[in-house]
Amino acid sequence: MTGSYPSLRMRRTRAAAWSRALHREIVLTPADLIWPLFVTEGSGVEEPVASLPGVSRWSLDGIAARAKEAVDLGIPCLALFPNTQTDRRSDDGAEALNPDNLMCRAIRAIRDACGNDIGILTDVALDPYTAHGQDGLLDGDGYVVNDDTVAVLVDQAVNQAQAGADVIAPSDMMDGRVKAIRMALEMGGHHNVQIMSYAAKYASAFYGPFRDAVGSGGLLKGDKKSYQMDPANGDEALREVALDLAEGADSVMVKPGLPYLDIVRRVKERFEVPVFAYQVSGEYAMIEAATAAGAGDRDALVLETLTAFKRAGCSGVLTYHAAHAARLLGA
Ligand SMILES: NCc1[nH]cc(CCC(=O)O)c1CC(=O)O
Ligand SMILES: [Mg+2]
Repeated sequence: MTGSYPSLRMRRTRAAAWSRALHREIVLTPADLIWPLFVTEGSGVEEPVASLPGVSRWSLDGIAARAKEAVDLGIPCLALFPNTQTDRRSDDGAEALNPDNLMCRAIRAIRDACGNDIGILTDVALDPYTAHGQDGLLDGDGYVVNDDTVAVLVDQAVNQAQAGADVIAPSDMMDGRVKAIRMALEMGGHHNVQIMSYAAKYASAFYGPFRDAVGSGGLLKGDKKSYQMDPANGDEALREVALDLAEGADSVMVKPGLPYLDIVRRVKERFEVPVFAYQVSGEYAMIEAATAAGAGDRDALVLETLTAFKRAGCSGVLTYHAAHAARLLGA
């Protein structure tokens, strides 16, 4: 009679809180979180992002304060995104290579405030610096060219590493950029600077609020479908991941998050490498909108979604709810 009702009752182990705790398969902790932060010029500046209620752009002093907060909360890593002033944007995104650009100054401000107590992940792509809002260089037809863009991304990555970045995260989806960046980092002596590649990044409708936050939304014409992946494709994600690993990625990312947990799981099972996911701006906004509409409970939605990422196979999650979640978990 073992193995079937009534000798086996699945509800038995769920009946008491102590038993649920004992049988829990995975446990979410603040160490599973990466906190994306938006940086802006000035001092003492906090600019709320309208489409991301609860998220602000911070000037360097605010960024340093957020970094200290993250250390206190047990969050191991920050991801930085600059809102580059319009007059510093250009068609070639040259500001990305400026050793004193907003990103590099933010890296140094965090290092001054926190030493090596926190990891600093920096996004590599040209969209926060281009006047057209695309992630790379355009040819005469408006096509984002691959190899010339990679050459610039390499210099951008080295610029970030020289400023003190710990993890280079190329989010551009150009072919071959991981290998080129890895080689340049080695040549520059940055042997321990990691690469977390946005390996399977989809052309998603969930990025809208992010583009507002970095100021590229209003500039962007057209879409990013000639380099970001078609949401219909899963096998292709595995090929992208295989290439980035072969090129030297230390870890890979799937983006967006919740609608793509099947990809996370397939990547984890196939490659057995550290996999991260980005719960992107539109996903954050959905949780906030549901909360505001009385259609859901923020705290429960945050913890359930983050737990689902970990269950799917993620080593960690980039989420705008990181500080809030860490507070809930620490309580
Ligand atoms: N290369 C830019 C980049 N890096 C991270 C995101 C999206 C993050 C989010 O929506 O939270 C984007 C937007 C895009 O590709 O248009
Ligand atoms: Mg690729």
